[in-house]
Amino acid sequence: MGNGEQAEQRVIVALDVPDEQSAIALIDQLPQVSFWKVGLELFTSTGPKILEELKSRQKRIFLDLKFDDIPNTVAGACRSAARYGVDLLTIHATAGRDALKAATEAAQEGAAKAGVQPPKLIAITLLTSISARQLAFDLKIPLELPEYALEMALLAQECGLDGVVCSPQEVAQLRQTCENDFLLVCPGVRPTWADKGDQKRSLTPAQAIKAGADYLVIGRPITAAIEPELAWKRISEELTTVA
Ligand SMILES: O=c1ccn([C@@H]2O[C@H](COP(=O)(O)O)[C@@H](O)[C@H]2O)c(=O)[nH]1
Repeated sequence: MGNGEQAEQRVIVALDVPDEQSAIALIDQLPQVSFWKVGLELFTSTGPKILEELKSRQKRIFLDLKFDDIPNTVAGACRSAARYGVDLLTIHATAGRDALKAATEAAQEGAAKAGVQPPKLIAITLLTSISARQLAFDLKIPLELPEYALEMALLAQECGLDGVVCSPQEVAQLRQTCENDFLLVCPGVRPTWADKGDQKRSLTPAQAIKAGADYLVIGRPITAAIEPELAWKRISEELTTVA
């Protein structure tokens, strides 16, 4: 995974829609998209059925359920999720060292038991919707935001995870510090023509790739566009300038 791929294969489109019918309509409307993210909204609505739909179309899957619980519980969740044969799976780094280690082992066990490839387990460093001000004043974290994101990434690396989810604004620093094969997956990506919405720490697709992201996660700029195919095409064209 990562840098060897063509630029547009490094875009994961977030399928944040309320039901299976809307999801399938988007998947069929965007046949060029090879990697889809199923998150809390859609998975809570459809359960694993949507994963089967994506697999039947030979799509890669990022199952973004952002587990955050005690070690025994996240391990159980990762063991179960790994059986679906998804490509990427998320846990919050804030679950802590014991939970991250337990999750890593459990994901391997679940996949082995089901006879599928284990998912790459990646940790959320700090949600891209959180600003430096919110980190300090609401979450009461006494570190500068880039330092906090780096500490979370290093914790994930020490615990044997495959990578992290980070904002494009921190990806260059993480790329320099983390191992070369440590995956850096960036949501919060916004072309200049798209609304930022609730994303606080964004860069454009080209800037994020140049800064060292392996994958970009892009949802609403494509899925909520009046013409999703055109939005996808504009992003793909932007990325050919940096590939
Ligand atoms: O820190 C994070 C972690 C995950 N996400 C998810 O990525 C997409 C982004 O969607 P947009 O519509 O492009 O904002 C969404 O599914 C989030 O749950 C994130 O944004 N930030």
